[in-house]
Amino acid sequence: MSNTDFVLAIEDLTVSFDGFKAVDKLNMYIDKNELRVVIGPNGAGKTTVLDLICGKTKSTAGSIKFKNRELTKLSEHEIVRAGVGRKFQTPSIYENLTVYQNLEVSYPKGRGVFGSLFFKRSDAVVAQVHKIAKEIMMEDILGMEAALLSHGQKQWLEIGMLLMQEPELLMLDEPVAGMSAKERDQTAELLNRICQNRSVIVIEHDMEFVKKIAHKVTVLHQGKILAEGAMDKVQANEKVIEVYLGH
Ligand SMILES: Nc1ncnc2c1ncn2[C@@H]1O[C@H](COP(=O)(O)OP(=O)(O)OP(=O)(O)O)[C@@H](O)[C@H]1O
Repeated sequence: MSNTDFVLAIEDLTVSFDGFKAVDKLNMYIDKNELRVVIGPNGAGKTTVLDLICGKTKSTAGSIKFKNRELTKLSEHEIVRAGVGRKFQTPSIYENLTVYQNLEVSYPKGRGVFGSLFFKRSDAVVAQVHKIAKEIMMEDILGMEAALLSHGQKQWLEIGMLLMQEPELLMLDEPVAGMSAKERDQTAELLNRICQNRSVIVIEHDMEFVKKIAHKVTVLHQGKILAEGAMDKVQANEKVIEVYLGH
């Protein structure tokens, strides 16, 4: 398989903050429809890798190819338009809008909150809202104000808002932080569903959750890959136990 067959091919990626290499000559390859989980101790560089992919942080050296297109030269907006979605830890939903409206304003052709509330709803938008609402288990509460949702539902709504743009790569930073056990299980099912037609990268510390979702796990340590592969192999790796799992 050549590198051009991967959805995402990261090669020799390095970022240096005042001489400190937070990410150091990283190579990582993500397949189509793969759900990859990135784990590792605090400060390992996990969030920085996602920041580099989505263009929030600019690399010092190396390459990030998404469907063979170099991302390191693109702006954050261009990267979103290329098909890369990123969810941060704190949800950025519109609390005073309904679930429906939150999804509707996220439709790519919408023109921001105020413009989109008044635009003529095309059938395509309505269909897309219902399709995504079903996917995020919110079809029955489309009329509910987002402020009234549970913490877990707010996280799912934000995932739904990203799905409205049909990204081919979706990146999530600790999606189950603060969720109940039931919400964690439902989120695992949700992620297993959504990676059926896109690639997903998740940063996560909850190993029970990682086991339920990961196709492959990448362990980062000091900006480099310490281990990579199936969860059971990674869990049994002595170096991984020493720097991360044993703590
Ligand atoms: N913009 C920045 N300027 C300077 N240093 C930074 C910057 N961003 C990240 N770092 C440093 O890079 C290192 C990696 O941070 P990062 O947030 O990527 O780690 P992480 O693996 O996501 O950790 P955590 O699990 O705690 O979220 C840390 O030492 C951090 O202080």
